[in-house]
Amino acid sequence: MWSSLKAYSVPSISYDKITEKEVNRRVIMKISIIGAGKMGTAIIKGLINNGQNPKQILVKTGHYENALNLRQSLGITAVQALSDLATSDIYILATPATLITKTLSELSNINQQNAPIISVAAGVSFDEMLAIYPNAPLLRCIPNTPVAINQGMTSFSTSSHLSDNQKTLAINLLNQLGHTIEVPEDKLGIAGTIAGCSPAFIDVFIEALSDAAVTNGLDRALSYEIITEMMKGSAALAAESKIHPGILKDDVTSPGGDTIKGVVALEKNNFRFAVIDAINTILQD
Ligand SMILES: NC(=O)C1=CN([C@@H]2O[C@H](COP(=O)(O)OP(=O)(O)OC[C@H]3O[C@@H](n4cnc5c(N)ncnc54)[C@H](OP(=O)(O)O)[C@@H]3O)[C@@H](O)[C@H]2O)C=CC1
Ligand SMILES: O=C(O)[C@@H]1CCC=N1
Repeated sequence: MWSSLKAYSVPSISYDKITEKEVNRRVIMKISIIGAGKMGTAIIKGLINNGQNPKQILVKTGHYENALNLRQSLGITAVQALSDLATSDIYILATPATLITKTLSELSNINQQNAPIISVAAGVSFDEMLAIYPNAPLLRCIPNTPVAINQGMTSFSTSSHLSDNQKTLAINLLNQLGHTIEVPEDKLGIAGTIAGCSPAFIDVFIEALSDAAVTNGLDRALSYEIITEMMKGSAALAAESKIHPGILKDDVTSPGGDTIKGVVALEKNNFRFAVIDAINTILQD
């Protein structure tokens, strides 16, 4: 049986007073996650994989039973009310974007330690959030679902109200989840879309390749193994060699061979434009 929130207490600290060294040393923190659906849960899993004590992850969801289910499966501490998160060391907002300003408004009343706040909500700007919670120590980021296995790609921007220590603390947390890159806020939309949304496109691609494999008689599970290993290797080759993707493609297309026929068929079907159009369509919203 997990202990109740009241029975469990982690000492908290003021981030305005501690030194950078202390921030860096403080691996175990009391982390509050507000909203734990697909993204919030992926973050929780990544933190636990990295050695974070699950009991020190406090989770508030829209429906309490969902937080209780996570307590059952992951061992986190489920809370019923936002006010239960008053002495947190860091906050992660992972509710639907439409609820972010309402949540921040409530948080402005309970953030006793002026702890840093990470918002993962796509499309909710610093200006919108600071209008609700002036001077909030905010970091905006767009992670992606591979954070669940610490192989995420998270782009982030920081507000001017985040002190150096608060920034270090927040970035240290994100770094536990995979690769991070700081971008100006006006680039967060496109950087976040490329990394945050594209896992779904990759999954559609995996599924389509697998359907083609099965159509041609390959076992489904075997096809997934082959495809995902091929993708890991192709991504690693591009990342490690930094060779232009056009050249890597040319290395595969033997003259008069099979691959170029497939590339031509993809071009005939507007593969490149389909991808560009997908991203542009998201950003036009
Ligand atoms: N999914 C992804 O890959 C990515 C998502 N994001 C961002 O993450 C955020 C969440 O997206 P996603 O996880 O996909 O959505 P989900 O619908 O899966 O999760 C939403 C979560 O918010 C909770 N919630 C709803 N109302 C409240 C409330 N009043 N207080 C606390 N929690 C509440 C829900 O709880 P309950 O179900 O119990 O109601 C649920 O846990 C969005 O802002 C999105 O932009 C960013 C990058 C990638
Ligand atoms: O689909 C969405 O809106 C969120 C943001 C990035 C990935 N998922």
